[in-house]
Amino acid sequence: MRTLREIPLLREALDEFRQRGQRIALVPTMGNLHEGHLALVAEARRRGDVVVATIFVNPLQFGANEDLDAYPRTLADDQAKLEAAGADLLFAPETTAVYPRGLAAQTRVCVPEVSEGLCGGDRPGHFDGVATIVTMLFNLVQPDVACFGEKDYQQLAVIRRMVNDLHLPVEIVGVPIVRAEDGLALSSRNGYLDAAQRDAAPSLYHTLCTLRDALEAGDEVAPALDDGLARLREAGFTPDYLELRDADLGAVTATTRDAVLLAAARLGPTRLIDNLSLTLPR
Ligand SMILES: Nc1ncnc2c1ncn2[C@@H]1O[C@H](COP(=O)(O)OP(=O)(O)OP(=O)(O)O)[C@@H](O)[C@H]1O
Ligand SMILES: CC(C)(CO)[C@@H](O)C(=O)[O-]
Ligand code: BAL
Repeated sequence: MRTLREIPLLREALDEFRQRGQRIALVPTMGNLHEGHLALVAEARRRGDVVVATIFVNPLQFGANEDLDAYPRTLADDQAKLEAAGADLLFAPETTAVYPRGLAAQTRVCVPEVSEGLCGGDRPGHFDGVATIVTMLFNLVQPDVACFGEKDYQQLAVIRRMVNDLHLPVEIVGVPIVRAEDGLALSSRNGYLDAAQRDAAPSLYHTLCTLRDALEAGDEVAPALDDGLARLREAGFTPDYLELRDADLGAVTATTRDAVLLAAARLGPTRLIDNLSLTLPR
């Protein structure tokens, strides 16, 4: 696996793949790779002839008080994991290569409605930053297919809408959430948790499971969500949101069947997200 840090070198390498008629599958990440990322690489290998992974901690999607500086940067470990997982090329640019004019001057892509509320409510501008860098990566790599995790459910919805609205010629594939044995969704930010917080963290998933069972059994939504929030607080979380939406992130109505529970909650300074799909009864 080759690692490239410069855009011209990336373009050259991609030209070679294209001249050979190879189907390119893209896996965008921020690095500090775990089994969740490697599931994306495995799916990309099934979908394409060559897998291009990217590692870039994108400053445009971080708020002023967020963890941009603290975000774990583990390039050597990540390279070894990607190599073992069968990625063909890693693009890991410097910030100045991606944003040569700085962030203030950067053209932005914004995806209204689907970016609002949930994580977009707690992290203003976050999904503009995501949509912008993902558009840029699509333009640089011109992949046939790109894989994203369902853990970042709203992000996946934003990217699907953007691709649809802008007629971008890339197939978007969602990959199911990979969890630790105790149910905690794998996430780079889990590394911020101390031992006691790590013990408490699976309660986020278990709360979603309890709620899903209650809602699928026909419980009323508002009291069930209140109960879920109370469970999260009991487990030591400070919830940012706990919501039931339809599968496209619209409001749930009397006719909604395919729905999703989404939560973001903090354990100390660490913000965890998770979601669980369910079928509402008739
Ligand atoms: N547990 C997981 N299962 C499946 N996909 C995942 C999982 N964790 C992350 N991903 C996906 O990997 C891609 C890169 O995500 P990212 O590098 O931000 O990792 P992360 O572990 O989610 O980090 P963070 O803690 O910053 O949210 C995204 O498409 C994301 O949805
Ligand atoms: C898609 C992404 C790589 C864009 O920076 C990031 O938001 C992530 O890791 O999910
Ligand atoms: N995993 C989504 C990237 C972010 O939290 O900034």
